[in-house]
Amino acid sequence: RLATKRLPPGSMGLPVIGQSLSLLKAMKANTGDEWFQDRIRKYGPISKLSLFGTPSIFLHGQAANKFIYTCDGNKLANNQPKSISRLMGERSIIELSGEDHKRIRAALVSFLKPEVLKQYVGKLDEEIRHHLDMHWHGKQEVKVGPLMKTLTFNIICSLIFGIERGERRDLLVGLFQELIAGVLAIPVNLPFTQFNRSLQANAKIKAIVMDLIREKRAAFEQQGASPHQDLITCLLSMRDEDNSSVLSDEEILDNAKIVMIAGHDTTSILLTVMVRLFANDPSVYEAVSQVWAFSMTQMDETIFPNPSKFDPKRFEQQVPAPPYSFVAFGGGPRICPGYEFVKIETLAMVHYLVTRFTWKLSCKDDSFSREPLPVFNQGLPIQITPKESSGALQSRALRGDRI
Ligand code: HEM
Repeated sequence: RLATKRLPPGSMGLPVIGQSLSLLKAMKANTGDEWFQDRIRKYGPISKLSLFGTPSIFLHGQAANKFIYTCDGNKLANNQPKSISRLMGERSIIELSGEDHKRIRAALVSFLKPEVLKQYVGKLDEEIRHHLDMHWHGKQEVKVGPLMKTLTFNIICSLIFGIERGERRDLLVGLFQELIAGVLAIPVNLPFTQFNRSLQANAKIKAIVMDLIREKRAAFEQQGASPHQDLITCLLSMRDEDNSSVLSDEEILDNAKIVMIAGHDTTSILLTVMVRLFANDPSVYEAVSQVWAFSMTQMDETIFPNPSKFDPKRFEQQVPAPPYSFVAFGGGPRICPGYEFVKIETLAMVHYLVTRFTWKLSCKDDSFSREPLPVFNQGLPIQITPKESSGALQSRALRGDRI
């Protein structure tokens, strides 16, 4: 009873179900924000509830964010449901804490930091141009949501796994979709359940990636391939003081998978939302295309070789958000390590879009539901018109050539 007295206000709802169904319903209808606001009105910024069979505490606000992101790992630790570890692997960064988390994180950041990412701008650029040639040029209407997903999957596939376009990449797209579907599925492993299909997909992904690790190791050790070719080669080339591998093969597998998942769905949504914003607010499109057309912009001069074409100042002069109020990328020791990568990928794609096309929405419904990531209800179809004259010229600018 003493323990109960110290708990914050709030109801635990029905046994097992708790508030899960009500929250999932609100997210599906994209009224999740209202759902949380209602809670805050009813119980204040800290309340108890039960989600997905687990007693939970809901925290809201800047102070709460600060508490979570600066809290000692012994007091507050990441704790994924068992079903997630079965799908994502027990050695993935999201499962680990303490020294193991630090070691894996340092390995991933060594690949995702700006000085290293600049080596991949060429690959990224090539993927984007290929994607536009295949799916945008020559079309009058395109569905932005699914296309952005294809693009970001292909980019991350090439960077993480170093897999060229072709059969193996196509196979992985389907397998990863099946794997991701299992994350929110009821974790019952019977022949007809989604969870079972996701586990099967996971086993196939494991076989493909383990083959890939063997191939990459042979290429690196016997044929002198560069350790910077892709994330897998980079991770397996890492050695500690006594020359043993920093990461086991299982750790390389689990973390390549997690980066693959964390790295493509999120960015595809960001890009889709940006296209919708530009269509709904022509002044934003106008401002952005002016920046790209005449001064060129880029955030980080370590990434692009010719910074004179980019004007970061106009972005930097904005008043920064107060600490722990903007947490789209999390914070503290687990802050998203893909942040720099997202910036480059988004800037590159938006650059091509605004220099090659104008567009308007061709659907009445441009809303999305959350599953839990946003999914546009109609896929966000848009009508596109090419800007013939400027495309080729502007494209060269991204690769650093002088116009
Ligand atoms: C718009 C795009 C993205 C958003 C909004 C986003 C957001 C986030 C958030 C909120 C977290 C959790 C932080 C926490 O637990 O406190 C996270 C973690 C993570 N993200 Fe991202 N992310 C994005 C893109 C990416 C990309 C492109 C990559 C990789 C290339 C990536 C890799 C990761 C990894 C590996 C973690 C786990 C970090 C850890 O546990 O230490 N993310 N991200």
